[in-house]
Amino acid sequence: MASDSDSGFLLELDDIRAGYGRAALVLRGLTVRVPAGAVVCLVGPNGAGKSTVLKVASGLLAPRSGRVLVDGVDVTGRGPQQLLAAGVAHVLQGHSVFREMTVAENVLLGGYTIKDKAVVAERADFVRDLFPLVAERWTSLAGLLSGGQQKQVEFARSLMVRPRVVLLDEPSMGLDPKTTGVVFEQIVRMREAGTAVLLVEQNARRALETADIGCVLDLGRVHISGPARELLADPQLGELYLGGRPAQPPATPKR
Ligand SMILES: Nc1ncnc2c1ncn2[C@@H]1O[C@H](COP(=O)(O)OP(=O)(O)OP(=O)(O)O)[C@@H](O)[C@H]1O
Repeated sequence: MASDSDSGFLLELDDIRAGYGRAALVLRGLTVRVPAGAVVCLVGPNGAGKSTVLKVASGLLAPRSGRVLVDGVDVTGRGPQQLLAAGVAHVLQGHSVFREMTVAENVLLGGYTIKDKAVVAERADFVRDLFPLVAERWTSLAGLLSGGQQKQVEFARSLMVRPRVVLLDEPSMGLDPKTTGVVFEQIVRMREAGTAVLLVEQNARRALETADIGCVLDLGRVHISGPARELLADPQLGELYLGGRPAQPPATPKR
């Protein structure tokens, strides 16, 4: 694996065109860049292609054209296992814990490719430190945990392979506002532990409050990107995507 690329970006999706089968393209020349150790958030309307971006980044969907780079290494066309080995972990939308297994068994599954037992034990200690809830409920059946707690188990499992970047697809889906707050705190902890995050969220305002960089997707491209705080402060963006109010009445269209 090469060290950080000259561009300074850990993950780069460059001019990606991608879609499903014979249907029209979903991504039409999309470029997203994730710096090492940063949280980048994708927001945009339903069906804009946010989840599709994550599928391309983790190798679940091969792009028709464009390039995927990890640490400056071209990994375009590689599958999910190879992308995981390159340092890209994907936490899918919805809940993916095995309910009949314990928290420990669920988390340790994330390290099943690691042969060295000492490394597995060291990684398990690391994720238990990072997510105290996971340590507290280590021997509980995962199915007994709440939705937000199960999300933390999924985060912990994804970190077992020490990924460079974690792709999070709608981590707050189905969670109440308080639990959503806890999940976002855990995302901040992941960043503090040195893991970059590419985040897709319906809860755009909350996500931008956590992220370093925001990207607004529209019509299969990044429409606007920049420091998340600036996007949050943009009244037009607030009205369009963040459920806010315009700073001034909308202009009357010219005839
Ligand atoms: N497996 C699939 N097969 C065919 N079409 C798909 C598939 N997955 C997604 N699509 C289509 O691709 C488009 C983009 O979907 P995607 O899930 O990436 O959007 P999104 O921005 O994440 O939407 P949402 O916010 O509703 O989750 C949609 O028109 C969707 O119907």
